[in-house]
Amino acid sequence: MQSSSSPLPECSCLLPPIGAQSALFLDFDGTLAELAPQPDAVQVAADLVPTLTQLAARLNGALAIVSGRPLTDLDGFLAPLRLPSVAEHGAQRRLISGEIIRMASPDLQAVICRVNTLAQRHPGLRVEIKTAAVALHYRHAPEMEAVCRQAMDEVVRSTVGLELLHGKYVHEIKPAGASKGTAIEDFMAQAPFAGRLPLFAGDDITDEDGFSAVQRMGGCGIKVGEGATRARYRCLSPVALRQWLQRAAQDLTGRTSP
Ligand SMILES: O=P(O)(O)OC[C@H]1O[C@H](O[C@H]2O[C@H](CO)[C@@H](O)[C@H](O)[C@H]2O)[C@H](O)[C@@H](O)[C@@H]1O
Repeated sequence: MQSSSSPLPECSCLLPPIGAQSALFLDFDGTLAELAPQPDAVQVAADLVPTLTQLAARLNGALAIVSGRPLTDLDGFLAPLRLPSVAEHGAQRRLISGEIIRMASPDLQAVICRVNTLAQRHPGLRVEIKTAAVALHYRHAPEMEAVCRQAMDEVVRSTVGLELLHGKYVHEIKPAGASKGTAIEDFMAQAPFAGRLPLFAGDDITDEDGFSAVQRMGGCGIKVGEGATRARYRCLSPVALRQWLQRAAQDLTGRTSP
């Protein structure tokens, strides 16, 4: 929880209701699924896909995943579901129709070369190359945080059209201007999201733009886990978040059943 010296207001641990007129935006890692030692070691809880399926139906499709992951990862973890999604921190957006809107992909060659060279020298580092972004993970070499940050910073400054993000034991390079907040705003301008009250749950600093966006639109941000946040609500863990989603799916189903 926040310390008393934090300038940010305390947020409530009582989660807001999910109603038939809500639009749900959900981050993946650390929010829907517990963090794992490696990106490909994430386990998806058995009840998650059935709950999301039921909720998406009850919200008339107004449920989207908002993630730093590539679309292929999200589809793999949530199979057979293929939800409207924000991928790679906003570099791609898949609409409910299945159409994918992609930001112009920057030239990542210099980035890839730099991070691969670093990772070859330090086996604790892990490089993740996506379609429009590159992540350098240092979870297993935390002492390398500053070295990784400096390398990523240098390459961003010498390449046009890139921006650096800092997540949980990861530095990521993505197209400049891509953000979860902007992507949520774009979804909220279109059916089936338009006119609904947006709720966004996320666990990381990279989700703060999304919290601000939904709260500007009269909705609520929900921070999962510890750490300072602009979100109005806090949920203690991914398990608690999944229980909140499951209860809402049951309540909405009861309300709409004949
Ligand atoms: O926006 P998200 O859905 O939260 O994705 C953010 C990044 O998540 C992944 O990395 C994080 O989760 C890994 C698995 O739990 C963990 O090992 C790593 O330390 C975390 O940083 C993913 O690998 C990245 O591509 C996402 O951008």
